[in-house]
Amino acid sequence: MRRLIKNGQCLVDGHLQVRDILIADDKIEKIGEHLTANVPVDQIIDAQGLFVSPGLVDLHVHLREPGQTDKETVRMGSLAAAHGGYTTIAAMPNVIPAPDTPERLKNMLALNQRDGAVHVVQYATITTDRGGDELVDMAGLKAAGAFAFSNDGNGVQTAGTMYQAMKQAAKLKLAVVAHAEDDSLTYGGVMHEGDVSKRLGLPGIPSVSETAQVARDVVLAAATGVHYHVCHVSSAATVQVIRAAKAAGVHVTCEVSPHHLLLSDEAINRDNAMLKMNPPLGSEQDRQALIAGLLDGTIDLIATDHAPHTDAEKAQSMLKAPFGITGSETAFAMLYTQFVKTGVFSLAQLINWLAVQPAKLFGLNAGKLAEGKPADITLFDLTTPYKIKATDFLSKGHNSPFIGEQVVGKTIRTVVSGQDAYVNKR
Ligand SMILES: NC(=O)N[C@@H](CC(=O)O)C(=O)O
Ligand SMILES: [Zn+2]
Repeated sequence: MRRLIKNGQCLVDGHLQVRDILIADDKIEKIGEHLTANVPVDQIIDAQGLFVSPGLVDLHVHLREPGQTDKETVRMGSLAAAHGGYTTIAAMPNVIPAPDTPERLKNMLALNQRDGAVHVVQYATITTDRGGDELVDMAGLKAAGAFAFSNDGNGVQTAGTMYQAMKQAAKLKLAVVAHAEDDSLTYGGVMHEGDVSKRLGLPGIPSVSETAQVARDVVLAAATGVHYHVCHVSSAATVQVIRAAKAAGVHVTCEVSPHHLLLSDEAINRDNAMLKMNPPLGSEQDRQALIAGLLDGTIDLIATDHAPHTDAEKAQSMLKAPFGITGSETAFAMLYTQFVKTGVFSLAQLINWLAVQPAKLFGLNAGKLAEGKPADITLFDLTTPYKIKATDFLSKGHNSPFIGEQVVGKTIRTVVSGQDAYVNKR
């Protein structure tokens, strides 16, 4: 099967230039100007006026299967990713049962393979059932196909457990991917502790709950030599700890989520669970530090933390609703509109953080448009405005604070291994 994507705008040395891309089966065969295939093509895709991007790579999604299919499924979560322009996603292990044994992991890999509309790689847990201090069989899980180790949803509470996990993971050359949260510093809070939480009378989460654990972990990472990756960094102080650790030569990388870049706690003007996530939205000063951290290279990449929940759960008060918002279907358009259109980021920087870096830092064969590479390609319309609507989401979750936003950056087509995973029917 040969397909030719004609006249699209590709990033070449950081600038948009017209290129044609010839796909043969699941690979990119050729990229060039005015390509005319010397063998017949099965389909010509007109990409005139569209941005042709490497398929985006999301290192942090929650697919909820097995165990919570009322919130999301592998099928719908991966279709949502395709709708957002993602062609590779990494699924977090806070499912029921958690992938904490090689057998459970293998079952999940089979499910991801069967139902995934995009490439789905799978995190295994660090400890049994993502809690306590009993380490999983890391070697067995690596052999079974684990992408990396994470207890996401919870921090690893004991330094000794994290230290042993890092030693093992370093030997196996797999990353430890940390949700950093010290439970003794969260005080049952539901939003960032600061002026806004005080004004609203809602219990606050001090941001030291994140920073203290990252500070502990960079010391352990230095001692073990592991690749330590910090999930959803949310505070200025955490950025500073990571900046210092990088300067000291520690193998630490980190991600920031779109919502922490786009919103601060000042957006919370009432009890609204659509703005409840973990870690919580920080202060405006935190938000500015996250943007600066990306721009100076302290923060390596952007990952959505797509965390679907049911409408009923998120209709509750912030005191009761679960933490988490969806992100796969809004990330590119929101970030493009808020940061690239306004000149804060260049398009090349945004694609670097959404595709190139996540693939590169985790050794995925993705994130790049080049001859011989997998045909994982996304076509975006960067000019036609549209409104984000819950009825357009393919995710089972509608818990997005960005519903109603007027944006540009609509996904027109997402190609995974040469096949359409999403096509906009405009
Ligand atoms: N981020 C969230 O608020 N929630 C995530 C867990 C997580 O990523 O920590 C979830 O699974 O719902
Ligand atoms: Zn998390």
